[in-house]
Amino acid sequence: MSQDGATAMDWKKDGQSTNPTGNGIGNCSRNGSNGVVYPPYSSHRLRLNPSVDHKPDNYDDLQLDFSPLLFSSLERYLPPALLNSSRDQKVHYMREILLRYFPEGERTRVQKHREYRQKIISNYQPLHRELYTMHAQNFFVPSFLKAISENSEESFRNIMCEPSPGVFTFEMLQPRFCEMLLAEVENFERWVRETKFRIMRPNTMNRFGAVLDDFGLDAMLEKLMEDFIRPISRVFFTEVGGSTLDSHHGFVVEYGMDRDVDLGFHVDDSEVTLNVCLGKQFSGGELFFRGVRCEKHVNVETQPEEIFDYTHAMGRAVLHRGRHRHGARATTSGQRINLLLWCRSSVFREIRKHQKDTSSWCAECQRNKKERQRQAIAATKLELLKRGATAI
Ligand SMILES: O=C(O)CCC(=O)C(=O)O
Ligand SMILES: [Fe+2]
Repeated sequence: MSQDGATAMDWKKDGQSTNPTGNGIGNCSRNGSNGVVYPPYSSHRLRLNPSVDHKPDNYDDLQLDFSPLLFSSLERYLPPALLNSSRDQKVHYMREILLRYFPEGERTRVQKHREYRQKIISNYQPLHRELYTMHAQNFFVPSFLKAISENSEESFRNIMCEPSPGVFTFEMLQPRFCEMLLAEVENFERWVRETKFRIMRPNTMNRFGAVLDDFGLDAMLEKLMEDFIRPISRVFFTEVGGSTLDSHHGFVVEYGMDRDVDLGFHVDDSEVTLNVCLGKQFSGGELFFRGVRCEKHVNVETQPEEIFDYTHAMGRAVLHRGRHRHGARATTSGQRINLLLWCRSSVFREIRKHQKDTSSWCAECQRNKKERQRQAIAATKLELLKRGATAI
C-alpha cells in the first residue's frame, strides 16, 4: 500500500463481519457512522449545571430501554420547569435526548456484542488467572512503576525516549508477563480451533490476532489505561483528549510465516495507542511513522522530518497518537506478537464534532495556519510600505 494513502483502521464490533477490507480510505467507527438513523432534530436540552438540591425520582420499576439509574442521574440536569412534572413526562423528555446519543441500531449492536463476549467467557477456561486482574508489581518493570508513582512530566521523561516528535518509547513489561500473556493467547486460540468458535478479529486490517477484551481481560486493560496510560497521555497528548481517555480496545496482532506478514499504512481508531512487543523471536516488522493528520489531511504528503522507523523489542512500549500515520513492515522470519491498546476519549470525540480547528495536533493544519499567518504579515508589511511611500 502506498505510504501516501493512509487507511483509517476501523474496529468492527458486531462480530458478524468475516471479510474485513483494509482498502481505501475508511471512516473511524463512531456513533452515527454505521448507517444509524438519528431521531429528527429536537429542541430538548439539558442544563449545563445540575440542580443539586433536587431529589430525582426512582425509575427502577419501569420497563425502559436505558438503565433506570441513567434517568435518575440525568434528572437533575432537566430544565427547572420540568423538574416537578410527572415521571412519564420526564422519561419522555430524557429518552429523546438519550436516543440522540445512543440510537437503537447502536444499542442492538452493543447488546449483541455483550452476548458474544458472555458466550466466550462462560465457556473458555483461562490458563493464567493472575493476568485477569491488575498486579502492577508483577506486570511492569520497576523503572516504569517508579515513573508512574511520581506522576510528573520529569519522571516520565526520565524513562522515555522521544525519537520523533509525538512517538514515545520506554521499557514497560516484565519478560515473565510477556511470556504468560503469549501463553494465554495461545491457549485461547487452541480453544477457538477446538470448539470452532467464530471469533472477531481485532480490526478491519488484521486476519489474525485476538481481542483480549472479548475473553475476559477487559477489566485489567481498563485499569492499565486508567492508572498507567492516562497519566502519561495527560502530559503528552492533552490536545487529543489524553487526560479524558475513558474507553479502550485491547488486542494482540500476530505476524509470521502462517500469519499476517505486514500491516498497511493507516491511522488507528483511537486518540492514543499503546503498542508493546510481547516477543517472540523475529526479524523485520519495523513500525514506520509518517506524521500526524486530521481526517481532511490523512493523505497529504509526508514531510522529510516526519519519517521515522522503529524496531520492536520485547517488553518495550511505543506510545503515539492514533492519528499518527503508521504501518508495520514485513516480519521476515520468526513470529512477532504485539499487545495493542487503542485508548479513546468520548469527551474529545464529542468536542470534535463541533470544533473544526485541528491545528493543535494535525501537522498539515499547523503548516497551513503558519503559512496564512506568514502571508498576512507579508501583506501588512507591503501595505505599510505603500502607505509610507504615498505619505512622502
Ligand atoms: O504491528 C504493529 O506493531 C502495529 C500494529 C498497529 O499499528 C495496529 O494494530 O494498530
Ligand atoms: Fe495502528
